[in-house]
Amino acid sequence: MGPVAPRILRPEHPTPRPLTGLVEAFELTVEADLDGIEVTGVTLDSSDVEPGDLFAALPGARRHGAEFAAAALEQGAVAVVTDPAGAAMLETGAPVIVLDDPRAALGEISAWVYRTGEDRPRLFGVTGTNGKTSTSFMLEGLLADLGFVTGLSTTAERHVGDLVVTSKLTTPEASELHALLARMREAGVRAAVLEVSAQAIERHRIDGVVFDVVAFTNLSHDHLDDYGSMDAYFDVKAELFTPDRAERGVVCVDTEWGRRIAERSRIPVTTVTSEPGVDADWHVDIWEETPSSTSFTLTGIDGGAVEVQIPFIGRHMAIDAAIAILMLVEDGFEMDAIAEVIDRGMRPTLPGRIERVSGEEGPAVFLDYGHSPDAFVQTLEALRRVTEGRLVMLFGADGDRDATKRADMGRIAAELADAVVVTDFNPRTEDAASIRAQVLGGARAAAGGKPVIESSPEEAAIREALRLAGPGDTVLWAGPGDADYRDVAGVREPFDARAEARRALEEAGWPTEERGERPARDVR
Ligand SMILES: CC(=O)N[C@H]1[C@@H](OP(=O)(O)OP(=O)(O)OC[C@H]2O[C@@H](n3ccc(=O)[nH]c3=O)[C@H](O)[C@@H]2O)O[C@H](CO)[C@@H](O)[C@@H]1O[C@H](C)C(=O)N[C@@H](C)C(=O)N[C@H](CCC(=O)O)C(=O)O
Ligand SMILES: Nc1ncnc2c1ncn2[C@@H]1O[C@H](COP(=O)(O)OP(=O)(O)OP(=O)(O)O)[C@@H](O)[C@H]1O
Repeated sequence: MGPVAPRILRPEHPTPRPLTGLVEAFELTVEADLDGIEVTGVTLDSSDVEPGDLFAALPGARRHGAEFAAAALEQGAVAVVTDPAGAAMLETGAPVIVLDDPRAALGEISAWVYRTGEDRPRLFGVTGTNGKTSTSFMLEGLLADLGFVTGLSTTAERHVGDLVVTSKLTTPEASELHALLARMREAGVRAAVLEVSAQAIERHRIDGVVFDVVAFTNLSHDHLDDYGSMDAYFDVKAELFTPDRAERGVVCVDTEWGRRIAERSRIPVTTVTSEPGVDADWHVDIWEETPSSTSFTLTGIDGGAVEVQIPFIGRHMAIDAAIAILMLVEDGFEMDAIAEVIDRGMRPTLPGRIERVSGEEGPAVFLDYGHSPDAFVQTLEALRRVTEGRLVMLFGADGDRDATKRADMGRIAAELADAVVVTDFNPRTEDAASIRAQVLGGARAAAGGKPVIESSPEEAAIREALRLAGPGDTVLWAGPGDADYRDVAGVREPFDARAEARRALEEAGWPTEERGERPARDVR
């Protein structure tokens, strides 16, 4: 099997634009003859160059993109945009546009090249530490049920109508985002939902886009390696709620962070909560939780109400669904029209988020993408409420990512589950055993007499977890979700945790639940 390579979607029939037009539009100075040069695309990655591209040679943490400019030109790039340091590294006869901060201009330039300011789909953006993918999939599902050809950009997948590809980053780089929007326009997409990470806001990935409606799910401990403090992390997220970024917003005020977003927002926002004592425009009241669904009423202060059943477990999933519904309301949809499609049954695909892989007999086994302390709390509490027997938690902490959350993840697992198996999860360039030791430290300190077992690799760990579980028990494997790879020593190798869990279940003599393929979609 070869390496795992996510695909980048671009327009299939781009309209060439003269480079002179770009230079005029942005009042740039270029010392080269630009006559006859036409641009059809933009990329910042030399492995993604197509003939006619403008290659953005950007400074990075590891390399300078200018190191790859010669290769990009050889593959057909027609010009380079870079910073002064990059320009000093270049020896080329091709036109070079020099900007002090080319990353900050990339969104606008890409929007110009791909003409994404014109005739674009309705745009919905979802931010927050957890729940972005879940909310985005549920919103896309509702939009499709309302009759729209939809687009989606998440950590898991990008969709253009029926075409589905896997993603590399949660939010694509600006050049890729505008190419995706142009592809959506070609495909007749009328509404698109995009996950917006903090890194995307800060690193100019969503520049050149103004969302019709944005939403904030929550903020909890994650990414402190990038931001240093929760306040700094919050400040980046809050920027999405400004007129340059969006028209209107929906904010979940279950947490203090949400209340602060609502207060600080410079665009009109509507608020929603699942906490009974909290003031908000909309309330979520859960009235039934089963091993396969959650039912709730969403009630507005003006008296409007809708009853909703989602095919997912947990209060967190109910809040994600409520946010998706309210994003439609904020965009002007009538609640009656939304209620009608909800009544027909919400059946969004949601890969790897609290996804059951086991059958009716034997232990229930769920795969979940959660990889932060709050995600663990939400998922374990939800599963506890629908589990008669014991709850076994299998997980690892990812390498080259916020190490300060590892012991906490161990502690939460030991406190909320009955048995814990600590394994590996994308160690990347770190030593896997030392990551496990940090997680085990937190788990063992909180475990009391509960079993805490170390098991590596993941293939052995899921079998270990199943040995601890029987009928009536639940095994939660948190971390990999729907990912089709694992990153070991900086190399992505194919790994499908859902398939591995099914194999382990079958070996143990238990039936599994195959999710139906999605025949209507072109999955690549
Ligand atoms: C911190 C960060 O976001 N880094 C991203 C950034 O890296 P960088 O700017 O430091 O780039 P670099 O590797 O030094 O290379 C410099 C330049 O040379 C180019 N290059 C490099 C090699 C080559 O062969 N050819 C080439 O053209 C690169 O495209 C880049 O423009 O640009 C790269 C190219 O797009 C990204 O792959 C890389 O994401 C890294 C892998 C990453 O893991 N980012 C994470 C932190 C991230 O963004 N996560 C959020 C989601 C978080 C969440 O909510 O969970 C996301 O939106 O995905
Ligand atoms: N509203 C929520 N509050 C807290 N945790 C949640 C919420 N929704 C989902 N989660 C948990 O977070 C995990 C990740 O969910 P999801 O993929 O939807 O979030 P995300 O924000 O897209 O994550 P990432 O940024 O890492 O892609 C879920 O598997 C679940 O464990």
